[in-house]
Amino acid sequence: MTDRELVDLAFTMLDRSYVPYSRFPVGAALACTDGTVFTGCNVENAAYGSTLCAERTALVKAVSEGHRDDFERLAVVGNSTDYCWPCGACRQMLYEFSPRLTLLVARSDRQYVKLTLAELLPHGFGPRSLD
Ligand SMILES: O=c1ccn([C@H]2C[C@H](O)[C@@H](CO)O2)c(=O)[nH]1
Ligand SMILES: [Zn+2]
Repeated sequence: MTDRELVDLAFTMLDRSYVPYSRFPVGAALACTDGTVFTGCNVENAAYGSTLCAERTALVKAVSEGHRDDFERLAVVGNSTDYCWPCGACRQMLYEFSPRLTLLVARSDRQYVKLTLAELLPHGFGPRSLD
């Protein structure tokens, strides 16, 4: 799947977002090196802090299906004019499994920027930090 296709797939997930509180849908699509793709959307909760972001939805789907060290690219998209930058919690959880992950971060006009997780989370705290 091309970068463009991964971003467009993430856009299809905006319709699945459950966002009665923020009205801010986010979509994600995580590609593994074997070509498997896991999608995600944000799922909010009346207890606001229990909300799950789109990126973490995709990540947890992948890990729970046996993927772990093979994440290649993650598309994150939103309906806003600014790029839909992953929040700190998502950056941290992605870093656990994939410090060298490539991200495709899009805005509502479907333009996207391509960058690495290391750029978004320099000097991250990960499993090796516990050695
Ligand atoms: O990295 C992020 C940041 C925010 N959101 C969601 C959470 C919430 O439902 C809405 C507004 O914060 O956007 C994500 O899905 N991913
Ligand atoms: Zn997040």
